[in-house]
Amino acid sequence: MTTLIRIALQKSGRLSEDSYQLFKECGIRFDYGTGKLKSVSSNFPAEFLFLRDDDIPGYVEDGVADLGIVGENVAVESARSVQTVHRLGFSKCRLSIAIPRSESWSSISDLHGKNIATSYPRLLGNYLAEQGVQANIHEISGSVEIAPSIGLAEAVCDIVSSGSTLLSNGLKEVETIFRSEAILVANNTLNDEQQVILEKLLFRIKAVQAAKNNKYILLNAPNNAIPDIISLIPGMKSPTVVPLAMEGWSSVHSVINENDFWENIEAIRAAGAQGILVIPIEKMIN
Ligand SMILES: Nc1ncnc2c1ncn2[C@@H]1O[C@H](COP(=O)(O)OP(=O)(O)OP(=O)(O)O)[C@@H](O)[C@H]1O
Ligand SMILES: O=P(O)(O)OC[C@H]1O[C@H](OP(=O)(O)OP(=O)(O)O)[C@H](O)[C@@H]1O
Ligand SMILES: [Mg+2]
Repeated sequence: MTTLIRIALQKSGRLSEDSYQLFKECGIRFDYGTGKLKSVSSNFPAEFLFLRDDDIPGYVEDGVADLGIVGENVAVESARSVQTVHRLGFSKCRLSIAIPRSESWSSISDLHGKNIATSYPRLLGNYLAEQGVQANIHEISGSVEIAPSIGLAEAVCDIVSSGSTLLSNGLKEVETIFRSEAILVANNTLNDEQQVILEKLLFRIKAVQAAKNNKYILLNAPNNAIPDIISLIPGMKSPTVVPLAMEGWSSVHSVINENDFWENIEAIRAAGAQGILVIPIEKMIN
C-alpha cells in the first residue's frame, strides 16, 4: 500500500482559507467543505483531516496526523512536542495585553495583583514571570475582550490583528507578548517514506512562497546604461539582455524582490530604464 501523509488543517476559521489556497497553489487537489472531516488527495500522497485548530498540535504529537497547519500561538501554548518545519507567512497576528481605554498605563508592573482574562495562560504566565509581575490569570476560552466590561478582569491578553475588536470593546493595546503566524508542524518521528513526501511538499511550498515574494521585470534601456541596471537587478543567475530593433537599445529581463521593489524601481529609472513592465510570477524554483 502506498504511504499517505496525514495533514491536519483547521476546518473553518482564520487559518482555513489560506491553508486550502496554499495546497491549491502547490497543485495538490482534495475536496473540503460540505461537512467533510477527511479527504484523500486525488494527485498527491496525502490525506487531509479537518479539525479545530486547538486540537492540531496534540494530534500531530500523538501521530494521529503527521503534519498540521496551526498558529504558532496555539502550538506554543499547547506545549506539545512537535517540530516546526516551515513558517507559512499567513494568519499573522500578535498576542497582546489590553486594558480599558480610560485607564492609565505606565508599565507592565501596573498589572501587579490584577486579574487578566486570556485563552493563553501559558504564554501569559511565562511572560509575567519573565517580567517579575504577579497577577491572577483567568482562563476563558473565547470572547475574551468582553471581560473588563463585565467585571471579570481588569485586563485581557488576546489575539490582535487590525485592533478593531479591541476598539469596539473600549480597550487599548498596551503590551505585545508574542508575534505569530501560521506554521507547518510535523510529528517528531516521521518514517523515511513520510520524510520524502514532506520534502516534496516543502519543495512546492517554497516555490509558491518564492514566487509571491518576487516579480518578473522587463525594461528597455540604452546600451550604455545596461551594466548599471544589471547590477541593480541581478536576478536569479543573471538577467537576460536582448537587443531591441532600435539601434543602441536593449531589453533587460530579470527577477526583483518584492521587499526592495519600490527602491529598486527608482534606482533603475534613474539609471536610464524606460518602459518598465512588472509581472507576477506563478512558481519560482531555484
Ligand atoms: N484576527 C486575526 N488575524 C489574523 N490571524 C488570526 C486572527 N485571529 C486569529 N488568528 C490566527 O488564526 C488562528 C485561528 O484563529 P480562529 O479565530 O479561527 O481560531 P478558533 O476560533 O479557535 O477556531 P477553531 O474553531 O478551529 O477552534 C489563531 O490561533 C491565530 O494564530
Ligand atoms: O484585531 P482584530 O482584527 O479585530 O482581530 C482580533 C480578533 O480576531 C480573533 O477572533 P475572530 O474574529 O477570529 O473570532 P473568534 O473569537 O470567534 O475566534 C481574535 O480572537 C480577536 O478577537
Ligand atoms: Mg480554536
